[in-house]
Amino acid sequence: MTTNAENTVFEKTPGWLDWYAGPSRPGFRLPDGAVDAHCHVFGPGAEFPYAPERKYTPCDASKDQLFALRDHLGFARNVVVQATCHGADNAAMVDALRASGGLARGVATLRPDVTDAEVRELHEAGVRGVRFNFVKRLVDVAPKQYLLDIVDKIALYGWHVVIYFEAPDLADLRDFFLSIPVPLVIDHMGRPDTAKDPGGPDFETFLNFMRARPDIWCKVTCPERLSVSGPPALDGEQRAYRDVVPFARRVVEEFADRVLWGTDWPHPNLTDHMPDDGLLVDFVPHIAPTTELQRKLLVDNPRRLYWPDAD
Ligand SMILES: O=C(O)c1cc(C(=O)O)oc(=O)c1
Repeated sequence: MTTNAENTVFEKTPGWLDWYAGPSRPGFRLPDGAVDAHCHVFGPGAEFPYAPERKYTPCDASKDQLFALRDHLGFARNVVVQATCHGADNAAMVDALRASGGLARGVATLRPDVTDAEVRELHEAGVRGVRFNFVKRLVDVAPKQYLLDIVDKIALYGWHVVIYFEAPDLADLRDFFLSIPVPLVIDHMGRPDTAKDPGGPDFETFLNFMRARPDIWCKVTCPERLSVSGPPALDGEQRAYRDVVPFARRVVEEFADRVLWGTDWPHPNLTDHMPDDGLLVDFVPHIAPTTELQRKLLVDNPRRLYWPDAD
């Protein structure tokens, strides 16, 4: 439980799983300059209250705790994605970017009435993308024109749109996505049903979407969400989430220059188990088996998208 200055009390959603304290040190040594390209901060609620319209109330997960995890796992940088529990109030995410000394970039949630001055301020803080969410348990999905009006506000800044959707919704959303005139970044591999065949028609629909434009990127993240048969990344398990591997490998091998990886710490809304983030890092070489693929996934690609001017 946590309170802020107005004495608002935040009580976690019943059954909430807190992030894993004391993660192991990965056996896989991340390449120099590796980027955790999908992670979040939650609050702390007493300083950055959770949004009234949120669908869940998390445990706190502060920027300092995120940076400590970055250093422990061996990442150099972070991309902090606005979590839905903060709605369109980007203050906690921006505070993390500003405190990072240039080592974090961000993805914001915006409303169409955002002003140019506000977008410019976010850009200066390190925001490089806006997130559109189509997962109904997380948000009330916004109308398409509402989203296109946001694109008009950000296009000038060279930002991309991060899209979070579930596989069964892709058929309906595909044309809309392809009408968005800026690069697209897909969250969590478009959430395939990993009980199905990775060579079957459903995943082929996803791969065809990736093939439709050369500026569609994919985060091959969240095996802990996508896995049906595990085993979980706990207790030293080195072969975690085996059922997800063939899906992610197909994406990494075909689209080596436009895949990204991140921890998804602090892992909102998991209900089965909370993974050991050190063991999650050990998952990476299973989906990117060569040093070249690992360098692209963890260093070159996120650098090109988020730090194009860095040396
Ligand atoms: O699947 C989820 O529950 C989830 C939620 C959020 C968020 O609430 O922002 O972000 C994610 O990347 C994943």
